[in-house]
Amino acid sequence: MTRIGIAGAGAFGTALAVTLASAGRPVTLWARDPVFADRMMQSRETPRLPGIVLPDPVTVTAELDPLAGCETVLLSVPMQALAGFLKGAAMVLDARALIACCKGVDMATGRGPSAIIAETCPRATAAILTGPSFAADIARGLPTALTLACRDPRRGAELQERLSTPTLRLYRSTDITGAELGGALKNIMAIAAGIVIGAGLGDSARAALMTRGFAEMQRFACAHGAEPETLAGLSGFGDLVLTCTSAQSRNFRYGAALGKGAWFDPDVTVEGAATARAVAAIAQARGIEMPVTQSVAQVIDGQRSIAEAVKTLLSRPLKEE
Ligand SMILES: NC(=O)C1=CN([C@@H]2O[C@H](COP(=O)(O)OP(=O)(O)OC[C@H]3O[C@@H](n4cnc5c(N)ncnc54)[C@H](O)[C@@H]3O)[C@@H](O)[C@H]2O)C=CC1
Ligand SMILES: O=C(CO)COP(=O)(O)O
Repeated sequence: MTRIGIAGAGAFGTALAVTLASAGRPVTLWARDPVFADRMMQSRETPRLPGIVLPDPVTVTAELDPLAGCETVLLSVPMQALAGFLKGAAMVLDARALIACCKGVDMATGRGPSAIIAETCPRATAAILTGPSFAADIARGLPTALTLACRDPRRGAELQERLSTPTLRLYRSTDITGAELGGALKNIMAIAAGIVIGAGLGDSARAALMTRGFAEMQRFACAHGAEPETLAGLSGFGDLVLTCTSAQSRNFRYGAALGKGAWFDPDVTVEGAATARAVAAIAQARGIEMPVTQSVAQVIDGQRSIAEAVKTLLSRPLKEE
């Protein structure tokens, strides 16, 4: 059985390791901190996923070399760390199938994961695994369906086969741009939905925001060459619904804290914050209308209060839907 590599032993990388190993695939899970990796290897546990036990086929290591023995490597480091990680690991990872599981847009370059893979590991096959999937659910063996996007349909079909498990049902797509932008943009909308709920604006306002946010996601993604059908699928609409409606989402919880004026732990991974800034800048430069994204970026950066942002959104010129 081909060994699968996973780079990034946070909540999601570990959850994927658990589900793949439970389905009988041997997994090498790379963590950047040797002490953490050693402790996880011995204890078979991680504080990121309380109550979950690592199955035997998972090997945890802080050495990059073992990943060279894996033809397929899932990348589950946070988006803003992806370029730096791949630059350092390119010698080991180039020419492999690299499947990005991170959701976002790189602030420094405005690029998504597939462009970063292409730049740092030019001989690799880039793919995206994305869709509605909380790490805790995946690790507990609860079922979900995800999108596996790869430009090469033959390689995509191979990866779909290799990474599907009895509880993870993967649908294939060749629209890598649509898949990665759906996952990136829905996090911005989840922050906005959290703000709406945290500020006490109500469920009707959240539904309206999700709908207009989805229109915004489609506008941005299609301007970048995505297919509208991809945005309407698991990687876009599916994940938008999940993260805008569940307090399991860190993006939603962060937004809710902003809405309430409450403190939020800065060590928690909230991908939508950096992505809102990156997307707002691109949208402005390219003249793409993104009022929700602009408002989220301004609220996060303290340039606008929530009351002002809501007033601005509601006082935009009346138009057709
Ligand atoms: N947690 C979830 O439910 C899901 C997460 N994702 C995505 O997976 C990605 C990772 O998220 P999580 O695992 O949840 O985050 P996490 O915060 O639980 O873990 C992030 C991991 O990356 C490591 N890391 C941080 N900076 C690094 C660097 N510079 N180099 C190497 N490793 C570094 C950390 O040590 C940590 O182990 C994010 O893009 C997220 O959107 C996708 C689907 C579900
Ligand atoms: O992307 C996710 C679920 O599909 C996880 O969302 P959060 O990063 O907001 O927790």
